Amino acid sequence: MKEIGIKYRRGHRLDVALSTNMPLALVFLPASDIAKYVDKGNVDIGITGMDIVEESSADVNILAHLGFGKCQLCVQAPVSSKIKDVKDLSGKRIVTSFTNLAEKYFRDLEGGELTTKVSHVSGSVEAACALGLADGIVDLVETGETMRAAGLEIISLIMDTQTVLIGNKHTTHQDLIDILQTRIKGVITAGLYSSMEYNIPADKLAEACKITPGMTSPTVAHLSDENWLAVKVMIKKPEVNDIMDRLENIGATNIMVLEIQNCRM
Ligand SMILES: Nc1ncnc2c1ncn2[C@@H]1O[C@H](COP(=O)(O)OP(=O)(O)OP(=O)(O)O)[C@@H](O)[C@H]1O
Ligand SMILES: O=P(O)(O)OC[C@H]1O[C@H](OP(=O)(O)OP(=O)(O)O)[C@H](O)[C@@H]1O
Ligand SMILES: [Mg+2]
Repeated sequence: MKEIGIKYRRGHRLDVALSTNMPLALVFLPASDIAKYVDKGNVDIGITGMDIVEESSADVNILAHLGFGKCQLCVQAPVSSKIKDVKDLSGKRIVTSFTNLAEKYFRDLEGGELTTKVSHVSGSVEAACALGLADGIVDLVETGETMRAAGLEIISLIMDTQTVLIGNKHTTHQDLIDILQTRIKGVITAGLYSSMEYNIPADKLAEACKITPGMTSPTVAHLSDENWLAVKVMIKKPEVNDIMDRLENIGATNIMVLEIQNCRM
């Protein structure tokens, strides 16, 4: 909210906060209800997991994939059960917070008729097998730490998910949604890239541009020493060190990497 320039004041124990600088109100809802509100309620735009959009069958526009909250919805079973094939769980007891997705998955697996007993718990799903409530579970896996700690393993993948920006299909505030969508995308993109500047001998420019082609094309400026040029480009953050090594190897100097706070591409 801060990065996209929305200021707001949230009163103690209030879930609705009025923005002090834009014509909007922020609503803080439980993660699992957000998609439903954006679909059916008077909420124009929301941030939630794609898993929740699918679980609640929300009919919303997916405005952007935000690149965080990445995890996988998986069928899991106790390592000790020796279950290796998801078909071995068919007809058995599954516990999950994602009953709709789990039922759909097992119904498809069973060719249309659901014999697997899917029941709901709202959290700490991994405890269900050890406590005798389930033969397998359907839950999210990110690092796998929770799963391993509970003595479980992945039997099959239901879906990859990440945080998405969603929009109400019948909004009467499309102009404002467009502004917010553009601002959010700008901040997300800025987080994926760094700005890089370096000096390069003029005869090495072509080689350097192959290493750092930039988004459109590199900005090249002259130094007062005519044998040297200065280059400025955007590069993907995970590639920063590799690119610095390669540039240094061809003779680049004064290589500097700067954070980008915000951008519009
Ligand atoms: N370990 C994780 N890694 C990445 N994303 C996750 C992880 N756990 C949950 N998410 C994402 O966040 C969403 C909300 O998770 P969850 O319902 O557990 O919310 P919560 O805010 O932790 O609520 P609660 O306090 O009730 O557990 C999930 O549907 C999923 O999209
Ligand atoms: O693979 P990991 O990195 O261990 O993350 C996965 C865990 O994170 C989520 O739980 P959360 O912490 O939200 O607890 P809850 O489900 O009980 O709310 C999810 O339900 C898994 O239990
Ligand atoms: Mg949780």
